[in-house]
Amino acid sequence: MLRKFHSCFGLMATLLVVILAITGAVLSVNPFLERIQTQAMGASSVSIAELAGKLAVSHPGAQQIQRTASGSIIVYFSDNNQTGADLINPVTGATIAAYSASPITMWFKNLHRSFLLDIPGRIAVGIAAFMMLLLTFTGAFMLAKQLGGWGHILRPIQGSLKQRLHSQVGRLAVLGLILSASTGLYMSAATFELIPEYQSAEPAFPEQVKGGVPSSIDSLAALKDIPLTELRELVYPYPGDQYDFYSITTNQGRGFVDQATGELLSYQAYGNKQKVYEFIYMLHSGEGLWWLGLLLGLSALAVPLMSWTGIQIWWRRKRSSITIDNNSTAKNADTVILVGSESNSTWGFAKAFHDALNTAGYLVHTTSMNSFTSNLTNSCANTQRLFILTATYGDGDAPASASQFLTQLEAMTEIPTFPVAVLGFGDQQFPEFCQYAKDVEAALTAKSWSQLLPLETINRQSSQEFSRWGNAVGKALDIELSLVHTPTQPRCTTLALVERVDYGAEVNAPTAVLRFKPANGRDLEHFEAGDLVGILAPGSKTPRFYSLASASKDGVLEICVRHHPDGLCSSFLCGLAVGDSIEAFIQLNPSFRPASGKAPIVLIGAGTGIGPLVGFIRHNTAHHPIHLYWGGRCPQSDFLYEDELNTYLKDKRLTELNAVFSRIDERAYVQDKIAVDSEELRGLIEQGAQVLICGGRNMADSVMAALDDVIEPLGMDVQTLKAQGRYREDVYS
Ligand SMILES: Cc1cc2nc3c(=O)[nH]c(=O)nc-3n(C[C@H](O)[C@H](O)[C@H](O)COP(=O)(O)O)c2cc1C
Repeated sequence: MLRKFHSCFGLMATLLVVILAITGAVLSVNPFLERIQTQAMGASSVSIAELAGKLAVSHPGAQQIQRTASGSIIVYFSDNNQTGADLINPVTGATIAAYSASPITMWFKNLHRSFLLDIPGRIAVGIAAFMMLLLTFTGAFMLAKQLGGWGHILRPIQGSLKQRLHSQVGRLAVLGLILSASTGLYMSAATFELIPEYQSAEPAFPEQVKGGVPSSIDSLAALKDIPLTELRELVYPYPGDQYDFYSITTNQGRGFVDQATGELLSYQAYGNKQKVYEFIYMLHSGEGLWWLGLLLGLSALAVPLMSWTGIQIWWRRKRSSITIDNNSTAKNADTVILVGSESNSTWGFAKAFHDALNTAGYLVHTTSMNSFTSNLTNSCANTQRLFILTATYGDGDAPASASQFLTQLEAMTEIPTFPVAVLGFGDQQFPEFCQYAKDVEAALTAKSWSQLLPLETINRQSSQEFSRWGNAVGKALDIELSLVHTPTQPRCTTLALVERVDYGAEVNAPTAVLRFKPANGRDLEHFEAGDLVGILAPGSKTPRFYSLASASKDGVLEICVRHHPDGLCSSFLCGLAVGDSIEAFIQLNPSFRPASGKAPIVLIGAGTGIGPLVGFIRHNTAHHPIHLYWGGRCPQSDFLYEDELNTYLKDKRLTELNAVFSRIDERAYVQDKIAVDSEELRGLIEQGAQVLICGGRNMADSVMAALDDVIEPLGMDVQTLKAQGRYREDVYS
């Protein structure tokens, strides 16, 4: 719901909000520039009378003196019936330059205040400020939810590059945007007098002016009493009219000064409402608070970036949205499928399940988990079974379309008699694998809801695991149920092999490092080391995923492949000669990356697991401490990337290389080396190190056990590290 709202308002308001933000950012620089200018002139402690006295000599036709919030002094004058304005040095009273408001600044101001459209434009600006505020709040709530609550709002953000950019930039800019939008909204409301009487009354018009001979301005007592820093505006009396007076506006109020006696004829201090308005104006414009202006300007620059990434995220989601055909109503259906999904792939599985049940003669109603209501018993009068298919997001949390489910379930007092089966979709890379599905299962059990099948989980949208679950459902329903669903793969690109380096034939571990470039000569689409490439072997519809050892900025797509004699894809890849081509697509794997920051990184792998790890080291141009533990068979035969790793050691991209081998006299596996180095590793963990592991499942399990022993004296285990996002695996069986 929140996301729909956010996307909908975002799309509607993009243009207006982006114009407001860019013009706001441009204008925010002015107070800073003025500040530099006035700072250069030094501090002024003169009174208004003193400066006006100097101006009486240099500008005998002075009509008005203005002091801007940033401290610039402008004098408006008339000379031989010609009017002009000069910028004045407040300390010396000397003219700095002729003054005229910059037409570019004026244009930006008008665009910012009214989209150059007068009253209708001002209304649109008010609406845009409101939209901006709504978008900022809904975005912040969505992010808090995605990260597991407000307490975890500073956690590392996962997702695709665009999702991370959108959320990260939003997180940095949120306070600035809330301040800009809410103060802007207040000022719009004031413009349209929705805030009553925010401007204080004018001072009483002086009834009795003595009309004596005007005194020299530097002798007027009222002007002597007010420091120049308090001045906003001094308007001179009409020349030759002895009954006219000076009007003065200061930071505290407004008044009139007798030009003969120098007496303050009447004075009106600002009321609280005006003070509030002026304070809010200062917060919005940064005038008089240049540093805040710059911060707000920077936050505003986040808006175009977030609009661009937001539209792309929305479009990607829209493209992958799925329509369910023959969806029976909840009332008629004998089978209900509830779906919990964030980026729609679970809907694809639900559709396949829905269609298969329809074909088998069932009346099926498929809907989102949030549409489930606590009066389910009434709305599903004919329901005989319920299936819940749900993904997990954040740190084991509900996906968007299931966010209300557990609350609604909790509110149920009467539990239906039909049984339920839960199927969880997740990714074993995440510490809380399918945790939300597990929470749903636990909540159903706590409510004593009868079970049709025990909870099953699907890792990384595996078609095989889904099909196996289909067999189990078929058995429970006593029907033949064949579930075939391969999530739509992104469009493949043809890549040509440009280089291969072979290792390991002598130790029965034939392995090749393969480097590809697009066959059409174009640039590679964006990816980073640690992302995955899906490769379709000829004749196969099921992709095999390999971890990428390069980033697209390297200009090649590099993988490290071990040849398994029975492996269709590895045989195909290891049989390629330079010039041969493959069909491949990129799947992002944003959770498997070294964290930003200065904490050390411990990379652990064996065999081809070196691939992404070597990619991380290659891009460590900032020279963060990286310690590599890697296991092979024999240094003479399968020491993958040996030359590169030695180069990285020399140029400090790699801090320490621990390579161990299992087919030599001092045979060892990585877990053995970890045990030997336990003291050093403990120290690294104490410094906040992140551990990234890549390779086979058995190696990863042994490493986990060894690390548990290493960090036990710290009162920690690997689960603690996982929960802190400091232990990440990219593991294959
Ligand atoms: C930002 C993010 C966080 C995720 N968190 C988890 C998690 O904590 N546990 C898990 O098992 N899977 C997690 N996943 C994996 C998704 O549950 C999995 O890819 C699922 O198939 C996505 O389904 P959907 O496309 O229907 O949303 C996460 C994925 C992303 C992008």
